[in-house]
Amino acid sequence: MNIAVIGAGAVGQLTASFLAESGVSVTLVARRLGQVKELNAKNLTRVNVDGTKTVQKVASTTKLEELPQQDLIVIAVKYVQLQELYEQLSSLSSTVPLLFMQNGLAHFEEALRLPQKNIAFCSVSFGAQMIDQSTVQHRGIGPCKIAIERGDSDVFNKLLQLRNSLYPIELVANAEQMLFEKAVFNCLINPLTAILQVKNGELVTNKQAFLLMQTIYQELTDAFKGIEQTIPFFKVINLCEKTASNTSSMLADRMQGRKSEIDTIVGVILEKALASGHNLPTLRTLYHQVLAIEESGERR
Ligand SMILES: NC(=O)C1=CN([C@@H]2O[C@H](COP(=O)(O)OP(=O)(O)OC[C@H]3O[C@@H](n4cnc5c(N)ncnc54)[C@H](OP(=O)(O)O)[C@@H]3O)[C@@H](O)[C@H]2O)C=CC1
Ligand SMILES: CC(C)(CO)C(=O)C(=O)O
Repeated sequence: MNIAVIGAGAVGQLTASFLAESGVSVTLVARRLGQVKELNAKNLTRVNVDGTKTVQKVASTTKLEELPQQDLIVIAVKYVQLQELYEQLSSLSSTVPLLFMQNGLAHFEEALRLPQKNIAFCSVSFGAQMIDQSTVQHRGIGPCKIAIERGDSDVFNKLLQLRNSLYPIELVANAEQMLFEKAVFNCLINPLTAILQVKNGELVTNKQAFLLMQTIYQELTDAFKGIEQTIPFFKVINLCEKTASNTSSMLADRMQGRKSEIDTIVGVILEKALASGHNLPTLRTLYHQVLAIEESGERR
């Protein structure tokens, strides 16, 4: 099977590494020639959760359009970076299946405007952090849930067969619901970690951070009736603990002075809550704090 992974960042490298380990012929599509050279020269190293290292040979290129037809294209760039990719994706064959790996909800409708017949979304609950251009650290094992929104399930069933206990893959039924539920987890973890500049685990061990997380949970469960059934608070604690040493993707954005995914994660959830008259004051405050940090241009 040939799979191209667009975006050689934390999630792209981790996914590429596990796919290559399962025998898939993987091409990582990066946008910087320097990174492609480094990946080709050094191969791709994964630092596992137990500290061991796994090195995989993957191909790397900047030229997506020059690749032969792939069995699957995985899109592992951030939401903000998707905007400049859509045009390129729309010029690819309409028969190539696409799998979107972004957190948040805003890309759902956008991706479905693409001409491809087979489109799926993914929600991942592992931790991943880039160490350098060709090394990724796996910081917490968690499921990779895939929901097919359009087209058939052939290629995704093949992915299920590749399952590795360190990178468990499962198929779920409803893409929008899956993305919504993941966005709720991210609302509880990402803005707090980014503002406080703490790793995920500290949201549980720091009493004040924990209190804030509980307050936001209360706001979310008041606004979205019944979500405490699918997302009981202990699952939020579990996710923080499993990814305790991870720098959340939003904190990673802050550390690198990049625009975060605050709008596609928190912004969309705030809008949905407001539609039923819920203002979520604590979460809204965090939303504006993250935007204020970005506007201040720190570290740029
Ligand atoms: N990291 C984590 O633990 C988790 C992340 N996620 C989600 O996964 C998604 C990806 O996040 P993450 O991997 O952390 O982000 P990263 O910033 O680490 O990776 C994104 C990568 O995409 C590359 N890129 C951007 N535009 C293009 C393009 N046009 N062509 C090729 N490559 C491109 C970037 O390159 P460059 O370096 O040149 O900018 C970067 O290497 C996000 O939606 C995030 O919220 C979900 C769960 C966990
Ligand atoms: C799973 C988690 C919380 C891992 O940090 C994540 O989704 C992120 O960082 O965006």
